[in-house]
Amino acid sequence: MTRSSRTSPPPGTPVPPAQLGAPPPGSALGSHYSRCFGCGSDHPTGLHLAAVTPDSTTVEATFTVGEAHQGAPMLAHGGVLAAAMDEVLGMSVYLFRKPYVTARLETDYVLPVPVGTTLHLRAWCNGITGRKAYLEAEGRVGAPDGPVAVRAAALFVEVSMRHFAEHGDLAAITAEHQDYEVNP
Ligand SMILES: CCCCCCCC(=O)SCCNC(=O)CCNC(=O)[C@H](O)C(C)(C)COP(=O)(O)OP(=O)(O)OC[C@H]1O[C@@H](n2cnc3c(N)ncnc32)[C@H](O)[C@@H]1OP(=O)(O)O
Repeated sequence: MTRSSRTSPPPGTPVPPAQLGAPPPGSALGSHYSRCFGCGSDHPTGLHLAAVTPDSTTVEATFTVGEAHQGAPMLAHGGVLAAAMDEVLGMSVYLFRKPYVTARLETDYVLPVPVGTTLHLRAWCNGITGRKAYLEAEGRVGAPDGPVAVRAAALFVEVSMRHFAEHGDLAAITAEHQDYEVNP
């Protein structure tokens, strides 16, 4: 992965262990918001990503590229692929039991991805320091050990739930998340 310094953890940044309260190994991960474009089951044209965590710190998901995801004829749109990567990255940092938002997302497009391809996505954390989480993801064609089509590196920044209250619709999120307090 060609990563910039902004998505590379400073030397010595620790990789956090599984957190108390994280889903146990092998768990399916639910959607964080039912109308999320990436994972929401109620989003009419979303990606509907369903993920599992094999070890409470990383995330695996599959995404089958459909006709709605085209950029060039019968080829996946790069922005849609970036959205899929953003989603699994977000799911993986969410395992650390704090609210984070994407601050920077870098993507390498390695192979063209035809409509009908199933990408096997995997995301993991390379380190957390202060509010900054350094994450990486890859999407492989057809199988977990298939050729890499997409790679991503990201910086996520921890926010308080007030971020969502001030800028979005907090009530819609808290209706689905009794596990976060707005004013902890
Ligand atoms: C429970 C519900 C979960 C819902 C999950 C939903 C997730 C999403 O939808 S993400 C959507 C897309 N992302 C966004 O909308 C984020 C928009 N950006 C922002 O709100 C702000 O810029 C935000 C929060 C990232 C950072 O702002 P702020 O809190 O003021 O922190 P700020 O001091 O600027 O930055 C914190 C640190 O991150 C660094 N940083 C911030 N942005 C970047 C960036 N783009 N590149 C590199 N470094 C950055 C800063 O340099 C700073 O580093 P240091 O602490 O070493 O000085």
